[in-house]
Formats: sequence, C-alpha cells, structure tokens
Amino acid sequence: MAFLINKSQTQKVSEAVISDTTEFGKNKYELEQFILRNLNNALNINDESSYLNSFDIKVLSNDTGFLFIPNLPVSYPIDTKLYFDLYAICSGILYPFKTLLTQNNAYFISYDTTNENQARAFFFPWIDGIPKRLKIGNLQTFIKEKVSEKHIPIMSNTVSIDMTKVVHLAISGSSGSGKTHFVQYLIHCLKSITNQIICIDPKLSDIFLLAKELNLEVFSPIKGSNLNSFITEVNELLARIIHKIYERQETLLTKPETQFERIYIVIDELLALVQGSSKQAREAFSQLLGTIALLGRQTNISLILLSQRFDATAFGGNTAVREQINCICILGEINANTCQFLLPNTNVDNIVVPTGIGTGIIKFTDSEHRTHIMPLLTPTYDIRKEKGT
Ligand SMILES: Nc1ncnc2c1ncn2[C@@H]1O[C@H](COP(=O)(O)OP(=O)(O)OP(=O)(O)O)[C@@H](O)[C@H]1O
Repeated sequence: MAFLINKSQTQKVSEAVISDTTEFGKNKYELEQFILRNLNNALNINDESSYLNSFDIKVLSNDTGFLFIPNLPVSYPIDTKLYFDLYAICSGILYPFKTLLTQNNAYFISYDTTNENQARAFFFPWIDGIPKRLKIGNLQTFIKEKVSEKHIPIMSNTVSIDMTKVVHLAISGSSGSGKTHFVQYLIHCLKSITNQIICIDPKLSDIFLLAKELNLEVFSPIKGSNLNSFITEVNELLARIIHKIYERQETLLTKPETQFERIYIVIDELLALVQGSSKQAREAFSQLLGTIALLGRQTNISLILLSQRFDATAFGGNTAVREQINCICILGEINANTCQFLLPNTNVDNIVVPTGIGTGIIKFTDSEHRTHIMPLLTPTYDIRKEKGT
C-alpha cells in the first residue's frame, strides 16, 4: 500500500500533499503482516524469513510498540546490530503511521518463557502516528487549562514533559533554530507553577525582556561592562544557589521527606557566557555549575541550559554537567556532528526528523522509562496576538 503523508508534517517540504493519514496502522494484524512482509524482503539474515518460521512479529495490544521474536535455533546472531538493522528498516516503513522511539542499545524483553526457543524478544517502542506540532491559540488560557508541573504539553498526540522528573534540561541548536521560542514557552508554563525561576541572559535580549515582563529575577550584562564582570556576577549567583543546596541538604538530614519548591535556573547561550571571559572566572563557573548539576536532583534545583553548541567549552570544561542532564532537545539540523556531545553513542541517522523552524529531536531519560529519542516539533504560539499589539 502506498504511504500517505499527514498534511501537518509536510510543512514546506513539498507542495504535493496527499490526503490525511488513513486508518492504516490501527489494525494490529494488518500491521504485523506489513512489518513481516517488509522484513522478509529487506532483512539480510542468511535467507531466513518468517516463511521459514525463523521469526515472528507481534504488535502489543496497548499499541506501545511491537516485538521481534526470533524462533531458535537461528543462523543469525541476536545482538545489537540486528536490533539496529531492524530499527533502520522499520522506522522508515512505519512512517507516518508509527514513530519508533530510538534506543541506545538493543531492548530485550522476555517473551514466552515456557518455550526456550521463543523466550526472548526485541521490543521496539513507538508512538502512534508522527509527532505533531502543538498550535496554541491563546497561551494564557492554554496554560490555565492544560499545564501542571507534571504535565507540560510539548506536542499534540500527548507528548509532554513531567518537570518533576526532569532534573536538568538542555536545548541546543544553531542560530534561528527556535531555542528561544521554545524556552520562552517553557518559562511561561513554569511561571504558572512557581515564581522560583532565575534567568541569566548574556545576550541582554529576549529572555531578559520576558523575565522582566514576568517579574522574574534576571541577570544580564550592563551595557558597556566587560565580560568578566558579568560572569563574576553569575558566579556569585550560582554560589548563592549552592548555599541554598547545602541548606536543603541539612534539612534533609533531619527531615528526609521534605519536599522543596523547585528552583529553575535558566541560562541562555552558555557559550556567550564563557567565551571571552578569563580562565579563572571560567573555571569557577564550571565548578559551580558542576556542583549544582550534581546536587540539584536531591534538592530540587533544576538547570535549563541553552546554547548554540554544547561542548566541553560551553560547560567551562566540566563535562560532568552533561551526565546530569536528563532531558535534551536538539533543534535544527540533526546529524552526528550536531548530536555528538549531548548524545554520544547514539545513532541518529534513522530518526525521521521533520523539517522547518522549531524542529529537531528530544531525548528523555528518567527512572521509570527507558531512554528514548523522538522527533520534536516545538509548540507554536503567538504572544503578541494576546497582547493585542
Ligand atoms: N515552534 C515555532 N513556531 C513558530 N515560530 C517559531 C517556532 N520556533 C521558532 N519560531 C520563530 O523562528 C524565529 C527564530 O526562532 P528563535 O529566535 O527562537 O531562534 P534561536 O535558536 O533562539 O536563535 P538565536 O540563537 O539566534 O537567538 C523566531 O521568529 C521565532 O518566533
């Protein structure tokens, strides 16, 4: 059957838009046969196929993904390479009916343990359809009705961020890829939950203006001041936050159940902050940021970091910060180069990323879910319209 493309996903890619997605993909049996047929043709495993009963496909009844079940003995290794070969074939053929969630490693689960030949399977989690952009008419009404700390909607088809599980968040992307638009949305949402948002805007630009408008604490360089004086001011702020962390840790010693109000620290354009500053100021910044990154989880202090490029320089040389970030958004061009620092060891080649402004990929990691990566389209909203300008 020919694939039909969902109109909302084509954006500027093609004018030759066909009709909306059909119902294909809703029928479990039809999907299983479709995947089997394609694997029999495309999978290179010593001429083994489902016709020889060498493997089977099962779509989960709750529509969270499908299983590849090898039927032993088989002549092919059941290893990470096979997992990613299957992923590469299926992510393409399932578009636009399902979006496979990229994994870092082969996702093994046990299947029929009463039969040693089918006791294991590969799991390929997916979301139904393709991620769709959230188009918000009135941001304030939307926030009132839909946003809570546990649920910040990111895309339609129910993709949302649970900020109670996000320890630290990073947004990267080249200039004009939509970082500011996205973080402004997050700040608006977070403001409806807490006033404990501190913004640092080395560019004295959009984040500074938004923070002023929302009455948030904000730090920006004063016109004419040198870079060192600004990073020193930021270092003083971070030292103050670390003091707060230690206070909270002390409280936890005697009252371990204490729930602290989360404090968000938004830092726009990390590179602009560290570049050009003295080595001493940069090292102090790197140590302070590292301490907050490490101790923030326990004490409810979250970093929201933006940068055109993340690398060791952006963190002032302290790559330990990266290990603490559990929600990563990369906007703009997605390739091994743009992803190598934030997503090392991840093959992003087969992720079908939508084109256009405010698109890219998002990776979640939390204690309940396995790490997965999915295409991202950031929400569209128009604040000016609401202000009537
Ligand atoms: N999801 C979106 N929907 C509609 N417009 C968007 C979206 N994301 C970004 N834009 C628009 O694209 C333009 C560039 O976005 P933005 O300023 O956020 O990029 P940026 O990555 O922050 O760039 P820079 O690093 O230069 O500040 C802006 O006009 C913004 O309003």
